[in-house]
Amino acid sequence: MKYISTRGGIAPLSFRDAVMMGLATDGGLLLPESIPAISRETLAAWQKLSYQELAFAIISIYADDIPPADLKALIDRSYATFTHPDITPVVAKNGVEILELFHGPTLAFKDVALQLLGNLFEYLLKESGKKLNIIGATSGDTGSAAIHGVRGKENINIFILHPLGKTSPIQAMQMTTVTDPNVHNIAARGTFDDCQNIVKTLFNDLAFKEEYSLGAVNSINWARVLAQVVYYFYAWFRVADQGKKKVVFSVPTGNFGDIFAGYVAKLMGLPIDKLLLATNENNILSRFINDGDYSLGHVVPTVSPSMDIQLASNFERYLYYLYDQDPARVRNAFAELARDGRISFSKNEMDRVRAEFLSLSVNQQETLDIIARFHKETGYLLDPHTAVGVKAALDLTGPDQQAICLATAHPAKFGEAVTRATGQDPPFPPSLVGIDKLPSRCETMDADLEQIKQFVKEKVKAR
Ligand SMILES: Cc1ncc(COP(=O)(O)O)c(C=O)c1O
Ligand SMILES: N[C@@H](CCOP(=O)(O)O)C(=O)O
Repeated sequence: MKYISTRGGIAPLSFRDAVMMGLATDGGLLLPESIPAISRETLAAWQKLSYQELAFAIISIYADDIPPADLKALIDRSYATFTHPDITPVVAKNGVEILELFHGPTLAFKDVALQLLGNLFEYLLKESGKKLNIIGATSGDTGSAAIHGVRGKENINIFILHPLGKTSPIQAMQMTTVTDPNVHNIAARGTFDDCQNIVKTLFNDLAFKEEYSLGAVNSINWARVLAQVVYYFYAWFRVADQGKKKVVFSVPTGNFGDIFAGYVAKLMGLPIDKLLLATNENNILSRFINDGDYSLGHVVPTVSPSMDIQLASNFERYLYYLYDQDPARVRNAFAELARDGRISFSKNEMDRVRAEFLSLSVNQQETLDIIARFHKETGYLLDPHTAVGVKAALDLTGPDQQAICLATAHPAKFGEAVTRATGQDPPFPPSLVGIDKLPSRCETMDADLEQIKQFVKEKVKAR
């Protein structure tokens, strides 16, 4: 399998090189040259596999330059840290199926990919003898999952930028209480988009990227998306044969990474009827799907802070397919966005979008109401991000469809919102008990490219 860029400016790469490159050197995002279609027979054979076996079956198609025994060992090690034997179990509540993605070390769906990516980086670096300096941006969950994926690993430093005061208190503590010498947290005075923009600018500074061996843990890294494709298959197998209904997935969306993984599963032939894209009030993607309006606005803080994102980086990957895999059209679209603050779409393009996606923007009161209603009716606690997806599923799913809602975080990460909605504090999983008593380390800075670059240089030189 070879990897190409959405912007068409690089020679095809192996999986290993794609993982290490992160953001493509032409500023685009990496994608496999082709997405293989899975036959009905293979799908039937995959139905009985354990999570780890299924992960191996899917990932080995795309990571064909990693020896199978090594890949299998990496997968087994990565999911041994999960507290549920099914890794991503599915539970039925109130007519929807909840795909619980929060049984990893930091209680969010990011662990599914970042436990694997941390181990993959370590494996590739051991072989090459090189060092890696990871730079990532987080609105709260990627940061802690990435830090927990690489803490204490040889030959890796990690620098994570989060927007100061804009994550939940638990999310911030999950990052800043990891004080291993290779971990560096930066709280930037700004928004998540400012942080993501700084990270992308550093990656696009090719001299700096080369000299400091930068690595990516955000979903700009193809390995992140790939690992997330697995749970769409896994959940579909658990739900699809229960009845004759068509399966839809409802996905709370910020950076478009998780739902893009669902789109890849659909391209591979998994019978997904529709992908429901659920946003909070930061709704550029809902406006796009419902009104064809992809225009930049301003980020507003919400009770689902991990989705307080304006510019979804993985949207570029989807555009590549919408534009029939023509990199020139992707380049034109981003030139239009930079010039006019919007991308315009034809009626034909919007018809194609709506054949795959439905969307709903869910406001904060609606989010809290769904948490309260679910708790009252079933005793089950939703985190506010999951609640956004559940609301979309309840409103958009037809009688001939079965919704699977991605539960992207544990409610304890967002205790304040859950308590506001239900009047009860969510129970604390063991990994969070006493976290507020731990020593912490974090550097506060302006969201200033040069200041952050200088900080990275100093810390790398000091190790
Ligand atoms: C808890 C949670 N839910 C949903 C999302 C949205 O996922 P994505 O950015 O892949 O669209 C995020 C972060 O991005 C998150 O942390
Ligand atoms: N919500 C995310 C934002 C970064 O998204 P990523 O999937 O590109 O890493 C977070 O929790 O940081």
